[in-house]
Amino acid sequence: MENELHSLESIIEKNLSGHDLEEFNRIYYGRRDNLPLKLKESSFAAAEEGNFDVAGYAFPAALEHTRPPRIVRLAVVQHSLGTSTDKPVHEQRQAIYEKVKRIIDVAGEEGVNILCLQELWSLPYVFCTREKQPWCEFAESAEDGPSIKFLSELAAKYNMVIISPILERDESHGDVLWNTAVVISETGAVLGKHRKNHIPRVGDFNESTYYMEGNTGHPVFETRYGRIAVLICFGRHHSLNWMMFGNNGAEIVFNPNATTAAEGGSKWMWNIEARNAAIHNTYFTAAINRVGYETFPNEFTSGDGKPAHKDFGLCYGSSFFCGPDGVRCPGLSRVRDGLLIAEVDLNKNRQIADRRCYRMTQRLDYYVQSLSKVVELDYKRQIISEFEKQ
Ligand SMILES: NC(=O)NCCC(=O)O
Repeated sequence: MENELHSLESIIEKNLSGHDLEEFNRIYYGRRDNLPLKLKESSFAAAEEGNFDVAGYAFPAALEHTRPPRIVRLAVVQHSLGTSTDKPVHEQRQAIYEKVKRIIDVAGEEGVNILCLQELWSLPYVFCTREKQPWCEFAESAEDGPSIKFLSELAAKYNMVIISPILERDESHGDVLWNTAVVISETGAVLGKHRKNHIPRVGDFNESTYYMEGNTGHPVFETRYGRIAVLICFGRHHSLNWMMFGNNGAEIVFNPNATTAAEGGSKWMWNIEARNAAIHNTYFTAAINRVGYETFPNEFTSGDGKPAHKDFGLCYGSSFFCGPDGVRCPGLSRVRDGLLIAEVDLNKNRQIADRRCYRMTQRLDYYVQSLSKVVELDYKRQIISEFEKQ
């Protein structure tokens, strides 16, 4: 990892200052000042001891006459594995829990209201291998599996809604597996779950060997702190997927990922997709990525001509928040564990919707008509050509 770039932000900090830095911030992030939050000294001390980064930024809104501000503290966590993948399943899981607990404790002390973990946080990204044993043993109940029990306690302790993206085993329906995000309310009770809508079939992202596309639609969870949704990883390439969570009233969409810079991954798309979605749908988004290298005991291939290998490549972290106006904060590191906090005023969503009118000017009825034709077997594309009669 020594040769890996720490973050895009580290290049900027090293090379820009004063007016140039302000101009960069204004043009790239959307504002001159990133509005860093003043976090507690104890948080930085805990982060140093736990070997992770901690940062926070504010996303304020204008004061309104008729509604009080709706200030909510959000957080995302990116973390590497706790130990090597040749250890017994329960040992690997326990090592991850220990890492994550340290990070959530800091979030709790900072008064975070809603926290989201990375995709499949409680296990290695085993899906590249296509092996079933022992990896399927990481699967667990979305009601009372070990990860849910572990997080429920922390949720209740800190009055924090926690989103837990896990490998689910559905014991009521033939023990099948799903890629699922469980929403745990601040009471510690499970509020509900959402199963990943779009499953990757590219590069080493061999998830389709394990589970199918989800069957839970586009649920929005009404929590004490705001209406939230979870759009899991690969579904971020599908703009209608983002749109449906907005149609169902999401104020914040969390997007937990496991992605690398390799074929099928997303390095150059990363900074765009969750940001674009925030703009199109006038809501807050949080992009969260796994971080670190993950290697496996046996070599694997993925039918892409690459030599057999044991490593999945670098999951490059870089988690970030974006507001409904497209203004984003600096991201976390590409190589280190981290906790990123955003203090947002949810009133911003309606203020931007009123100003920009993207919701009002969308033509859903028009697209519904067109799309209903597109899916017909005898559909003829609307191409006007001087060469060929349609
Ligand atoms: N986990 C997952 O869906 N990864 C897909 C890779 C990507 O599209 O970023």
